[in-house]
Amino acid sequence: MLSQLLWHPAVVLAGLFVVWFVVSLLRRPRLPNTPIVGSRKGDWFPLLQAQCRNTRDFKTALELAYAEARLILVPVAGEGDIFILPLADIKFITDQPDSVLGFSERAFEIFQIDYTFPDPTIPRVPLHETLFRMKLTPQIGSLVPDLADEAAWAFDTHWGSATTDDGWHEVRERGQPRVVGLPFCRDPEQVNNGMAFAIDIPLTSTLIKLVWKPLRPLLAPLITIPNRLHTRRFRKILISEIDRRLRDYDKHQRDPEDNKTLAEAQPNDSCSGRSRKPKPPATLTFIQSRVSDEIHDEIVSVLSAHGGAWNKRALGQLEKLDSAIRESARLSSIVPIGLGRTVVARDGVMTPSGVHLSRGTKTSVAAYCIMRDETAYPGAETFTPFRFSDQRNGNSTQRGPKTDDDDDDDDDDDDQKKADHVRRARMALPTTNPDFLVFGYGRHACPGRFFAAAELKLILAHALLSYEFGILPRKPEGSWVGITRIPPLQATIRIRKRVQA
Ligand code: HEM
Repeated sequence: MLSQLLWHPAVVLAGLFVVWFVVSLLRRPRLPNTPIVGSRKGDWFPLLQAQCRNTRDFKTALELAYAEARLILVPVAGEGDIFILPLADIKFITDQPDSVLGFSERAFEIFQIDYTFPDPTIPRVPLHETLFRMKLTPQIGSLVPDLADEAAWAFDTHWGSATTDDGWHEVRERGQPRVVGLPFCRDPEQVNNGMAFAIDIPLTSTLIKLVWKPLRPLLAPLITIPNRLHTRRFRKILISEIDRRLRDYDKHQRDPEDNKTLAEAQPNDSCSGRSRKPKPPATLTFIQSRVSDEIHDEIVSVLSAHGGAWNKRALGQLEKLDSAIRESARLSSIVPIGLGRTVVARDGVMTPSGVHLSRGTKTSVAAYCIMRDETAYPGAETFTPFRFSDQRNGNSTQRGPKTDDDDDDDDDDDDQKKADHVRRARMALPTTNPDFLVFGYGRHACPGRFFAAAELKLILAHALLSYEFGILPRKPEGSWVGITRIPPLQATIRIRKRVQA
């Protein structure tokens, strides 16, 4: 009788629940005694109630955390207990080795990679990171003509009749993955599958994080059905091309004189490790409210100085465009917290303010607030497109102004030149610093940022050269969902074909 009762499904489930509860309590990082954003005096369950409040209004939670200027706990549904470190501790975070503050451990948690990636072993081996750093970035120069070509094609295709007649048109921004080279990058099925997978990851990882942990292994495979479908379809199209290239490559190995075969087997794209048709992540928000003749004139003058064709040097000279994109990213970055890490050191780690964080603790910084701090960015809430180009050229009273030392001594001239060079580089779009966290900072700063910067400039240069943008009465607002800022996806922009002077 007793054994029958013990094996009753309800008793077994209850037993499993107790075991899970005890194990998770034991495994949960011990929380240091820090203030909790969102908890109120008299709360019965401070962490839980704070979690509900912070999830409903994460922007306010983050602002409160930042204002404290010290280590503070911000519990959020789905994300757990996040410790926000103050701006002053950024160097401490980036100085820690991966064996103390783990980058990939946190990335796996944020994107639930074990479930959302059909093959999680791929992101576990950090090959892609080396590939972007060592292969992609040094080749940006040779990719520029193809990227420019692809940007033009993408606009002509997706903005349809706006590219042929002279009237005003309402269009939606679009981003299209261009990763596999021609003709695949223009295959609508390939493009749709690639885009769908990029959306699957944040969407399904958010859903999975809302599922009670012990049930995840059961429910995640159902939630991620779209991920697997899109990858399978993408892979099917790609495999045939890879097979063909491998065959051609083998043929060339057997007959090294046959250079034509090699060129065909190794076109300039990512299948060959030489990316050709990459993703143009369109972000056109700033030009819809600020159609800038100044940027247009800069583009025209730089392009004509380079004989009408884009190259890496020409892109480097688009200082105003570069500045406007950097400023737009500063204000509109979709990731409000940055430098996400997990404490992985067995004995935990001691923060500069003397708080001990035990193994498993999640840390971040309030990137949204840092990039809106008046100390670094006077008039921080206002979109100031030439904020960074003015600083580059010493026309600004902001941080990093040009020195007025006009000494004509040779050494001083050299020093001045070096200082000028450093100051200019510090203001360029892909440059990271503790005040500009769009691409992260330190050893894990985004290795794709130089490529992304070149691509964005080519896209926007083409857009501004080819179209006029109607001014909207006000900037379309995005929204906050938990810790993510969602851009105004349904917003449209008014465009008309530019009449060439
Ligand atoms: C506007 C576009 C992009 C933005 C805003 C962006 C932003 C970021 C951020 C914030 C991080 C984390 C850095 C940290 O925590 O310190 C990151 C990491 C990373 N990004 Fe990007 N990224 C962009 C484009 C790209 C592109 C085009 C690629 C590849 C071609 C890429 C590849 C990576 C990789 C591999 C990492 C992980 C680096 C590591 O493991 O150390 N990103 N990115």
